[in-house]
Amino acid sequence: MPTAFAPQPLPRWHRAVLKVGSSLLTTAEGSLTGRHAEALATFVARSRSAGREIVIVSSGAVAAGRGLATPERGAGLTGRQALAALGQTRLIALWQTFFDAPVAQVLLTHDDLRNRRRYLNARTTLRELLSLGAIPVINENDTVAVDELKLGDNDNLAAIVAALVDADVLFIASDVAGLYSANPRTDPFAQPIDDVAEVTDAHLASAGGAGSAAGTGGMRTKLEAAGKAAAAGIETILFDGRDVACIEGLAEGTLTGTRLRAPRTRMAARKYWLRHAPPAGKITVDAGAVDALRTRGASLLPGGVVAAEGDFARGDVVDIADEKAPFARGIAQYSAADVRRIARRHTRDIEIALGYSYGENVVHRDDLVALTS
Ligand SMILES: Nc1ncnc2c1ncn2[C@@H]1O[C@H](COP(=O)(O)OP(=O)(O)O)[C@@H](O)[C@H]1O
Ligand SMILES: N[C@@H](CCC(=O)OP(=O)(O)O)C(=O)O
Repeated sequence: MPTAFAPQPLPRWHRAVLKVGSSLLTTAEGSLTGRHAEALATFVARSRSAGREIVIVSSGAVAAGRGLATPERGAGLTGRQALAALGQTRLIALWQTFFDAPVAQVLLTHDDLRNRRRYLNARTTLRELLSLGAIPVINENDTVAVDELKLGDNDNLAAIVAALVDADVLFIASDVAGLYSANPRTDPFAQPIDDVAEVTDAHLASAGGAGSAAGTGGMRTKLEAAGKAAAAGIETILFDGRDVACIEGLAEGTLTGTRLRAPRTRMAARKYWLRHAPPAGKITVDAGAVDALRTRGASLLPGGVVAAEGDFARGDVVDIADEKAPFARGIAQYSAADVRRIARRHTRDIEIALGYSYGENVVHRDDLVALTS
């Protein structure tokens, strides 16, 4: 039997993504179970009571669907897509039983995350759901995703979502205590690895496939996910979602599992990226907006915009300038043409001016970096 993980302090966090694997939501017979979800939901509820925000990425739709269909159904891709549609409602209903707060279903495909407009829309909606106090429960939209477009495993989906919502940490709950030097199911000498400074090829080589019929990617996809999260400055925590004491420890700030660090902090990764992204245009703002952005860390609202130069699209990186020079850089929520139409207007007039609205911010403060101190 491999040796155990040593408890260590959990890094501080405010916003997290919690990925709950198929292995935890599926019985040995392959149907949906809430057996392990309850303790995880308690962790979510306790974290929320402490003022934190959590987005859940939950697998289990196909298994839930399997429990509803006859055994011979569900073979092949089309079968699995139908099972996912059948099971997804059960999955969401299961999560809702644990929470007083409303659960919001969000289904994403690879296309939604590759297409910048849809990526931004998903981000805006998730931010809105969090500010409404809802608990988003995300899954891949298996019903429409065909094989070549599938993310496939929810570990990678969770890492993309963590970057999308600007999480501080990605929690991956699975049926294993953490990362071992080899697959602990097959290697009795596998050693626990508590702390990983950076995911390397050697780690990837030691990671095996799924541990159960329900699981999809095994440890390999969890390490891939940790690498993606790290590139965005987000740490990943691997822990055993069946171990109630371990989950209670997390709520109290102690980790018994694996911490995979990010070489840069989230803000540093973001700032680095923004500072080095070529700007597609320039938004000039008035003195009030300069003050709000520089000293109060506020978002840029249309009222403070004087002019927009260039032909940037929604989602492009733009310079933000006072009357003399650029002093910040950020991601535009509106295209150049739209910014020109809403410049100097009150936030509530955006929809009147454009006929639609992507929210009150021209540039959200999370998407802003100062160019001078
Ligand atoms: N080096 C390793 N360390 C830990 N677990 C590993 C390793 N290599 C393979 N695994 C397997 O990965 C499994 C977890 O992945 P998976 O079955 O896909 O679960 P999930 O559905 O939670 O994503 C474990 O049960 C374990 O058997
Ligand atoms: N989207 C699929 C789950 C994909 C999957 O199995 O992921 P994983 O939890 O990584 O094993 C479902 O809901 O059944």
